[in-house]
Amino acid sequence: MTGSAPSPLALTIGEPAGIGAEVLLGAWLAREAKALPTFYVLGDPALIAARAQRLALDVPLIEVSPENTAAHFATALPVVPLENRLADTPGIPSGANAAGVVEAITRAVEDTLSGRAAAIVTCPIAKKPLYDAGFQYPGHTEYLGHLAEEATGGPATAVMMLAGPDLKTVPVTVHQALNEVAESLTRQAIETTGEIVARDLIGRFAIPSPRLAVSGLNPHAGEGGAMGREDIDIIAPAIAALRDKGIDAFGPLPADTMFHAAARKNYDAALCMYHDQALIPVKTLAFDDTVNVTLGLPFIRTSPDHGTAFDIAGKGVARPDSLIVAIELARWLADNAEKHAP
Ligand SMILES: NC(=O)c1ccc[n+]([C@@H]2O[C@H](COP(=O)([O-])OP(=O)(O)OC[C@H]3O[C@@H](n4cnc5c(N)ncnc54)[C@H](O)[C@@H]3O)[C@@H](O)[C@H]2O)c1
Ligand SMILES: N[C@H](C(=O)O)[C@H](O)COP(=O)(O)O
Repeated sequence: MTGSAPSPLALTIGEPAGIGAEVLLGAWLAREAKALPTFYVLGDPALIAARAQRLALDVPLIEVSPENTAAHFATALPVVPLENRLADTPGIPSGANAAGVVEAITRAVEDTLSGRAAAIVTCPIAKKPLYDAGFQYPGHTEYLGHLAEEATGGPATAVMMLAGPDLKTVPVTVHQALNEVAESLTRQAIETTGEIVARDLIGRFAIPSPRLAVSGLNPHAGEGGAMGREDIDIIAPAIAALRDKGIDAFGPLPADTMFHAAARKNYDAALCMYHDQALIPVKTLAFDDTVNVTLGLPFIRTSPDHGTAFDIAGKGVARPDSLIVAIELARWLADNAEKHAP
């Protein structure tokens, strides 16, 4: 890509009944003020136009292919139309939109792997309407892992990281019911996740010697085994194995005290044992500035940290901030990857 304009970012429309379309419109409107990199949206132009009209936003749209995005980005929101149509029904999700929602993600991956896009930024999806329509992956993260495996023919472990200005957290078990977490937590899963996080913090985030704080599972990291043995039997051996591989991992730490300001200075990322243990601290500290980044894949994907926000969809109050930070981070990661490409 040296000497030519960088490929644009591919943004997906997400759940049509959520706030995806309006945060996309908000991000495009902020393009000059924030000096945002060029992007296009994989979506239904009719849905985006309808949402703009509903919110009285003056946003011209232009249908493009990824290759001619840059020529239009300054004057119109570039949209690459999907084959499947999407309805504008704020707050009312429907499985009828599932094909288009999934098509956008699949095509963003194709565009990125072929070099037409530099990275993927996804708007939030609601998982239940997709499940109802037969989608078999818990969320983007797992589906992106599947697409990576299809594309490369090899195994891919997609790892979720929530990255905020002062805290990065990673859940080892992800979209899993709490009553299944302890049983599914394995030493191997912690080790593999830790290795991917360490590798990508070095390779993608330019942190040369990452420090990983590893949480316990139980109250007070098990209180010496009195409040559960997973901390001793599973997590501690995984940390020892990571350290044997030269990774600066430490713990298991009691999860209730590892996120305060002074504690956060001791590590670059926190490896947590389940979804809410990882996501509550980072979303609480910086809901508007945190980004969901997928590690471990042969392409870059970011996403805002918020969800579909059905309660405010179509009301014009959704903040585009997290999407804007996700766009900025995707560009930074893509530029970094290019700089360090062999
Ligand atoms: N990346 C993703 O695809 C993603 C991420 C998180 C949640 N989700 C999905 O979103 C759905 C709803 O999840 P939820 O209710 O737990 O979380 P949510 O983030 O959608 O909403 C939580 C609260 O924050 C508010 N909020 C969210 N984004 C906002 C914004 N940009 N500006 C202003 N206020 C905002 C909402 O109005 C709501 O009160 C679920 O189906 C969940 O699976 C998807
Ligand atoms: N667990 C994520 C969160 O709450 O922010 C969210 O479900 C998105 O996950 P995917 O990126 O895998 O869809």
